[in-house]
Amino acid sequence: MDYLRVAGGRVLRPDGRVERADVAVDRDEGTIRAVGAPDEVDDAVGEPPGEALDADGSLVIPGLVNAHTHVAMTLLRGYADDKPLDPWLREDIWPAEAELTPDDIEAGAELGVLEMIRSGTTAFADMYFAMDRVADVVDRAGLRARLGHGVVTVAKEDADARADVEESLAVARELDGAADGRIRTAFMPHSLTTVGEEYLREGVAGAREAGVPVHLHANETTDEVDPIVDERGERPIAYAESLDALGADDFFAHGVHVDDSEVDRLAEAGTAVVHCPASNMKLASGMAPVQRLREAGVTVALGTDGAASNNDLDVFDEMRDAAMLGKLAADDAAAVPASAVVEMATAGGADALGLPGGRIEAGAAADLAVVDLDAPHLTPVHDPVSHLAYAAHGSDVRHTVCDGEVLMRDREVLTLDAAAVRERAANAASDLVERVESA
Ligand SMILES: N[C@@H](CCSC[C@H]1O[C@@H](n2cnc3c(=O)[nH]cnc32)[C@H](O)[C@@H]1O)C(=O)O
Ligand SMILES: [Zn+2]
Repeated sequence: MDYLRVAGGRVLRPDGRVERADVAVDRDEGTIRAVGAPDEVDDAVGEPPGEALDADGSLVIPGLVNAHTHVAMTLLRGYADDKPLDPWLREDIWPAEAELTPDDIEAGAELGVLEMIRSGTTAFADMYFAMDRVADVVDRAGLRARLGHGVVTVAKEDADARADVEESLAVARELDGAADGRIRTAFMPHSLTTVGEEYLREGVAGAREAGVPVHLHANETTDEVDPIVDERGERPIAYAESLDALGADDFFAHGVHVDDSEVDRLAEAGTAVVHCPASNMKLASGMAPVQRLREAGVTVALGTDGAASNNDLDVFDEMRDAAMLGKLAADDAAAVPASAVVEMATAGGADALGLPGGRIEAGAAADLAVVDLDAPHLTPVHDPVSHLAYAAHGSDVRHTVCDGEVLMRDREVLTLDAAAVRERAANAASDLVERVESA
């Protein structure tokens, strides 16, 4: 067996305990072979490692999961801020996206993936376009992803709208299982208001036929909920259910304005919610009832959303924001504790996306991050889980491993040329803005 040993650290186990342990990773299988005291791991493996990662003074955690983003939007980071969702999309973001080329999307995806590997994220869900380019980046960079082509049909001719739905289904069929199975796909209509009913019906039926889940933005703002209630006399989650889009493998971004009946419906259906606290605060969309969703038994994951509404892809920030906002929303300092946000960013994310990972235990996918605790802002260590939620940053990650491969070692990303990626993305972004201004 070709094996990698993560040695000398403290390990966050699935039950939330943190224990001094080594981790043996089977690189051929991409799975965790053994977790335990060094001599236990020696006994379990019976041979010396091919490679070791030093985790001394560090915390070994499951690779973080960014369960909702638009990764190539890194090119629009800081391009348009301080506006609510609808005018932000219509006045700034969509006109800029109209000028994006596949090469731009590849450059933006490389930048976003670089940022995610550096901050300990090993899996993400992406809704965008030119997804073959995003898949190529994921393949080269070594992480896992659930990818889908985002469909918008408002203001489109019928033929164009149909073609957009078809494109999303074709992408879902063709890319599923790519990158040695690290890439899975979904049908991704943008939202229940930006895609017309007949296109939603057609697309969801196609998704069921293809056996891929549905991912969309749901109940993000009141501006999005109200027209559905006015026109249909039912709440968005009931509408989604009537479209057959409320399945156990489906996952919805945001879920900010969900009422009690919708929370119950989500829980019964097993549809996961991806909470995006930074985006919800920045666009002033509202406060998701995260405590209530979790109490009802809904799988809750965390997402950064795109870098234009965050403005970074650091899931550590998202954990902190989720805990803070969750307390404010529940008017209860005990709501959404550190352990909850850590679970949401790891196992919750993997479960929502239906991807392996999220747990450090024998047999699980070898997706992990090693967080350096040797820093002033992480001293003293009363409770490492508290630090993950409240004090650590993505830049505290030393090593990142996905599917048994080391993607970053001692803060150096091995699968991408960081300087070249940054330069390419910066150039693509400035050329893009020039095109938008002269369009
Ligand atoms: N095929 C579509 C692309 C949709 S991709 C998904 C879209 O979601 C947009 N987006 C980013 N963040 C958010 C958000 O928070 N809520 C809703 N949409 C968002 C993003 O800018 C992108 O246009 C088209 O041709 O326009
Ligand atoms: Zn989004």
